[in-house]
Amino acid sequence: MSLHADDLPDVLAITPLTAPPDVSLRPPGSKSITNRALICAALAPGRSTLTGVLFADDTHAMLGAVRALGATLTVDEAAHTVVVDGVDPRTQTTPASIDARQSGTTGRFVVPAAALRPARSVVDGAPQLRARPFGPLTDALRELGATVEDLSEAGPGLLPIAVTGPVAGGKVAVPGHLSSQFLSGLLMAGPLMSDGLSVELTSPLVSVPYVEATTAVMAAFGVTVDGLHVRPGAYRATDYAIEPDASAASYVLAAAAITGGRVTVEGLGTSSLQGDVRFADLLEQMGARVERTADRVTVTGTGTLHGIDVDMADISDTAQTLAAVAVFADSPTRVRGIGFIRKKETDRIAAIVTELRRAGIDAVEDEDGFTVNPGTPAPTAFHTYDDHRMAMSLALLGLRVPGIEIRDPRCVSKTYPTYFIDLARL
Ligand SMILES: O=C(O)C1=C[C@@H](OP(=O)(O)O)[C@@H](O)[C@H](O)C1
Ligand SMILES: C=C(OP(=O)(O)O)C(=O)O
Repeated sequence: MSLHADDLPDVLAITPLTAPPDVSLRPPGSKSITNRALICAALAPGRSTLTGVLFADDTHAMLGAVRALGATLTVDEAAHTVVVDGVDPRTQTTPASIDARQSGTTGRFVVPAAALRPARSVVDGAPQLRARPFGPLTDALRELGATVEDLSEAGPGLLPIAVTGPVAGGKVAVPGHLSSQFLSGLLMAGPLMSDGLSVELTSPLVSVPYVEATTAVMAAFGVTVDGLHVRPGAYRATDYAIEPDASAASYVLAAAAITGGRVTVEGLGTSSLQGDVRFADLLEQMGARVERTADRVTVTGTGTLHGIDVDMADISDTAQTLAAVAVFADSPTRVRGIGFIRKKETDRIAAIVTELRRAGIDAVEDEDGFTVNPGTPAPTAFHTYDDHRMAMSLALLGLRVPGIEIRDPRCVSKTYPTYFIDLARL
């Protein structure tokens, strides 16, 4: 049986490891960096070659989106490469229709980019994305001079919307506590706004490292962000190598910690653009041994894990991974600062607590996070809520205990279609 997401059964049984793993692997390309590089390359007149590209549902959504915005793409999935012939969006007058599927980054990055075009673009997504907030972005774009039509019957600030530019730019106030993606999306469109862009945050920013990644990718394409200000300018087409996905790496590194094995992740280390590479720091605090170089991280499980109390607002995509590790610690783990993950693919706080409890683990929901009291998971078929990170995190329990099954495992296709292939390599 192939373990690629496309071929998975409705319920996947996880086989416990018979010996601790000792492997080295390179996770697929970063979703976050792929989708930033695709936007910047699409807005840069001329040819950019992107290597190390992730091909998954979220990046297929972005490939479709940048094509609709006028870029010409030559895609080589086997070589993990996309050649992008970008265009100045301000010269594009063809109406566009964009399906962001389930991808928050695609939706939140493409709406401001579409607002640069003197044309009407309709942006929609799957029901899951239709339920996630877009209001701060549509408010900001109206303030900056775009025409935004709310098309959702469920109310304003939700997909689908239609946006018509060109957006002039200027100063705008944006909340930071719901998602950093509004800010990242606006910043990437900023240099092509005639008045440039100055953003002021009206509430504390979550997921800060993602904004740093945004400015780093913009810099690679020739645009400088100064504070939260971008001067009018232009992107420069360039060749860009995308690093592996640090959120994806969290699962295999966690596997080493909980099984007493050793896993090395290649292509990610202290020089990574992604905040989620810091997940290894948490494993270290819990008792695992961690070695790092500029582009490699090795985690070795020591057989002992202690609970920790941690604010994960900067690296919330790894909160569910940590919950799985916490099950095997010798004291409780409290995760804080992540109330905003209730508006991700699902309410991730409720979902992880519900599923751990289904397995007999004493997990408790807090407003801004959760507490996991360690225990031995009972044989359980876990529900995954169409959330790739529920499937990938809960599968880790099955590496240690028998009888763990993952329902609807195909949801890993959102960011990591080869996840169960990599897990089997352990
Ligand atoms: O900018 C990005 O690439 C992302 C930002 C984060 O979202 P929020 O800023 O909404 O927390 C993260 O959860 C998401 O997977 C990717
Ligand atoms: C929240 C996620 O993705 P996005 O917001 O890009 O849909 C994720 O990948 O966990």
